[in-house]
Amino acid sequence: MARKKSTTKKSTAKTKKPLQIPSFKLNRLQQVILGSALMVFSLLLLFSFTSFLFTGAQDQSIIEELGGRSVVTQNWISQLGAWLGHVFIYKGFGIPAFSIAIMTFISGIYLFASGDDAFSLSRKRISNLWFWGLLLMLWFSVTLGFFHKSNALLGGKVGYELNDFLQDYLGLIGAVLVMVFIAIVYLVLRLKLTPEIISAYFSKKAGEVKEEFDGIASTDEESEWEKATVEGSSLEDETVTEEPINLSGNDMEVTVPEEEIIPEPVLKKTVAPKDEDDIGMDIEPTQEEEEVDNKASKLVEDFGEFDPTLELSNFQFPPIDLLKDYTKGKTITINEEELQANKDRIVETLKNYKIGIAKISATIGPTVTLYEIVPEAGIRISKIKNLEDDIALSLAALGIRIIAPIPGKGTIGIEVPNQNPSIVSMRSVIASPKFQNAEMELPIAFGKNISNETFVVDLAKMPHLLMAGATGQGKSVGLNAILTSLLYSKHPAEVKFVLVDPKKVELTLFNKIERHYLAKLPDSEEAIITDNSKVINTLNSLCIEMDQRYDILKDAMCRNLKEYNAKFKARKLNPANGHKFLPYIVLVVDEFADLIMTAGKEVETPIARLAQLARAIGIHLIIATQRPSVNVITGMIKANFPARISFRVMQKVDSRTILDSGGADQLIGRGDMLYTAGNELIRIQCAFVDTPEVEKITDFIGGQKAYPDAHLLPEYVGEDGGTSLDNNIDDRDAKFKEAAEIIVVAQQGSASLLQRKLKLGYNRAGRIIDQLEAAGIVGGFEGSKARQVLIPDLASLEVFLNEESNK
Ligand SMILES: Nc1ncnc2c1ncn2[C@@H]1O[C@H](COP(=O)(O)OP(=O)(O)OP(=O)(O)O)[C@@H](O)[C@H]1O
Repeated sequence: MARKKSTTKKSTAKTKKPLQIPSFKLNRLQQVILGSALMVFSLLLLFSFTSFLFTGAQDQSIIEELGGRSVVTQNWISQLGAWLGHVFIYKGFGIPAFSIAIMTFISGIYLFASGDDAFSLSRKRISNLWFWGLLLMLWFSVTLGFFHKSNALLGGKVGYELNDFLQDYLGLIGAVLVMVFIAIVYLVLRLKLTPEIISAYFSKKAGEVKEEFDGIASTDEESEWEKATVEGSSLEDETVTEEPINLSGNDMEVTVPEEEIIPEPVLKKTVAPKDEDDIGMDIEPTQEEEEVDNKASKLVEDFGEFDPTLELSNFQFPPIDLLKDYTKGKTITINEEELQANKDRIVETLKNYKIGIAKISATIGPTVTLYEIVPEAGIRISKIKNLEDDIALSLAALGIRIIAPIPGKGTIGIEVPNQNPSIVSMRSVIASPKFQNAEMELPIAFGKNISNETFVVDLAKMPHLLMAGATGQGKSVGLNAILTSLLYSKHPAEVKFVLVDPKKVELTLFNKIERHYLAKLPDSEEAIITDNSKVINTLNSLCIEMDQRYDILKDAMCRNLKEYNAKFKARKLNPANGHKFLPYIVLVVDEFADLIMTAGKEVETPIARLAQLARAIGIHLIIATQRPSVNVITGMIKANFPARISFRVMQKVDSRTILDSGGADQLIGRGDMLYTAGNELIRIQCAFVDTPEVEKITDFIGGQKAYPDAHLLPEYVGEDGGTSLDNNIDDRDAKFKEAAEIIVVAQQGSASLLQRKLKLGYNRAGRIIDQLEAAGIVGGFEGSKARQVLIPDLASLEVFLNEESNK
C-alpha cells in the first residue's frame, strides 16, 4: 500500500512539470503559410546540402567572398546553397545535418495539414521532433567524428571538435564507450527499450512462427464458426453458443512458472465434526459466476469484444464542413472605447450610491462582458444586490445582470451586453478539443460561456433537461444544437431519439434519419410524433421499455446502463437469455405546454415516472416550453428536472418558475441563456446552427445505409383499445402451460425466471407473463417487485386450466 502511494506521488510530481511549449497561436491561414514556407525552405536545404557534397570543395575558395553579386558558385542553389552547406555541413554537423532539412519538412507538413484544433497537438509533436532529432543529429555527428581523417565532411566541424574533446580526456576507448552509453540512454528513454521488451519481441516472433505451423493443422470447423459469428452481425442474430468451446488441435507441452500454477479447485469440502455431539457440514462452493467469466474471456479472446456498431460498420459521422463558420475565423473583437465607457459608467453609478470600488476587471464573452468588481472594504454585498434595478437603470442597457457575489469569489459581477455580439457557430464548439475529447456518455456542446470557453455537459449525468424561453429567443436552435452534438458524437447503435413535435415544423428534418437514429411505436407510420394522443401512447411505451430494462439490468446484476452495456460488450451476458446491447434513448418534447394543456395528467404522470426512474437505464428527457408557468411546469415535473435552461423570458416570475431565481428576464435573446444544474447559474451563448445546416447533416446521414426500420419501442395498447391482456385461449403462447407451471412452483411471477427456465427471449417471456395475468394466474405489475402468484400449487393450476377450457 505504502509502495503504491509513493508511486502516485512520483507520477503527480512528474505531471506537474510538463514540457514548456511557447504559447503562441496561429490562425489557420498563418499555419498554412508558415507550413508551406517551411516545406519550401527544407527543399532549399536539401538541394544545397546535396549539391554541397559534390561542389563544396570547389566553392571553398570563394566562401569568404560570398555576398557580392559577381561571385560565381558551383552549388545548385548558388551563393545561398554554398553558404548553407558551408555553415551546416562543413562548419556544423556534417552529413547528419541533412536531418535538419528533413525535420523542417516534417514540421511544415504538420502545420500545413493540421486543422485549427490539431494545432496544439502539432506544436507538441513539432517540439518533440526537434528535441529528439537534434540530439540524434549531435550524436551521429560526434560519432562520425571518429572517422574525421578519412572524410572531414562526415561529422562536420562540430562533430570533430566534440569528438576530439572527448578523446583528449578519455582516450579513444573511453570516447567510444561514452558514445555507446549515450546511445543506450537514448534507446531506453525514447523507445522505452528494455532487455525484457527485446526478449519478449523475439519470443513473440518465435511464437508467431509456431502459430503459423499450428494454424495449418487446426480444424476448418473452428474458423467456419468464427466467421459465421462475425458475419452474422445483426443484433438479433448475434447469439452466443451455450456449448463450451472445444479447442481441438495439437497436443502441447505447457510449462507454467511455479507461482502461476493454479491449485485444483476444491469442489467438495467437508467440515469435520468438532466432537461426537457436533455434526459435520458439507460445503459446496458455487462456481457459476467464475465459469461465466472464464467463458466470457474466452469468447472475447476469440472474437474480440462485442461491437454494437457492427451492423452499420461503414457508418460515417457527418464531417465538420457541413456546419457553417459564422465568424469566418474572426475572434471576438474588443472595442476598447466601449469597455472604457462601460467601466466609467459603472464606477460613476456605484459612486452615486456611495459604493467605492477597490478594483475592477473585465472578461469579454461572445455576447456580454463581465465586469468583476472588488468593492472597497466595509461595503456590504447585500447593499449592491438591493440596488440592482437602480444600477441597471443608470447603466441604461438592456440585459444587465448583477451577480452579487460571484459564487466562489468575493467579487461582484456586472454583465453588460456587447454592442456587437458575435455568433457562436456550432462548428466551433463541435470542433473544440473540449467536445472532441469529452469522455462523456452523451456529450452536449451548448455554446460558449462568459470566458469564451466551450461549454460541454453530459446529458447522461443531468439526467433530464427542462428548457424554457419566450418565443423567438432561441429554443429551437438550442434543441437543434443538442441533437447536432449527439449526431456528431454517437453512432446510430448507441443512441435513439424519440421526437415529439406538436408544432409540426421544428423537428421534421430529422425524419430523414428515421432508420438510423429514431425510435417509434411499432404501429406508427411517422417516427416524429405530432399528434398529442399518440404522445400518451409513446410515453407509456417508454415506461414499459423502462420496466423491461430494469428487469434486464436486474437479471444481469448491473446498476446502470453503462455497466450493463460494458458487461454485454465483454460477452458476459448471453443473448439467448434476452440480453442485447441497449442504446440510450433521448426523448425530446418541443412544446410541452401544449401537451399539458390538452392531455394534463395523462402526460404528466408518465413523464414524472420516467423522470424519477429512467436515469439509470439510459432514458433521458429534454422538455422545452414557451410558457414556463406553474401549471405547465408543475412541482412534480420541477422536482425531477434538476438541470434547466432558460432563454430570455418576458417576466421575472417566469424566470423564477424555471430557474428558481430571476435573471432570465434580463437576458438579451438570440441564444443568450442561463444554465443551472441545481446550484449556480451559468450564462452561456448558445451555439447557432441554422436549418440548412441541420438539413445537410440529416441528408448526409440519411443517405447512408440504414437499419431496416426505426428502433421499435414496446407496444402499448391504451385502455380503450384491444388490450394485450385479452384472455383468448387460442392466442396463447405454445409454452403457456409450461410457463404457468414454473411460475406456480416457484411462486414468483417474473419474466426473467421464464427466460432462464424456458430459454426464451425477453419479449416472449414478457408476453407470456401478460397472458398469465390476463388468465388470472399472476397479479398485476408491481414495479421492481415480482408479481404475486394467485394459484397456490400445481394441483390447483390443473383444476383451474381444466375449468377454463371447459367454459
Ligand atoms: N444561438 C443563437 N445565436 C444567434 N442567433 C440566434 C441563436 N438562437 C436563435 N437565434 C436567432 O433567433 C431566431 C429565433 O430562434 P428560434 O427559432 O430558435 O426561437 P424559438 O425560441 O424556438 O422560437 P419559437 O418558440 O417561436 O419557435 C433565429 O432564427 C435566429 O435568427
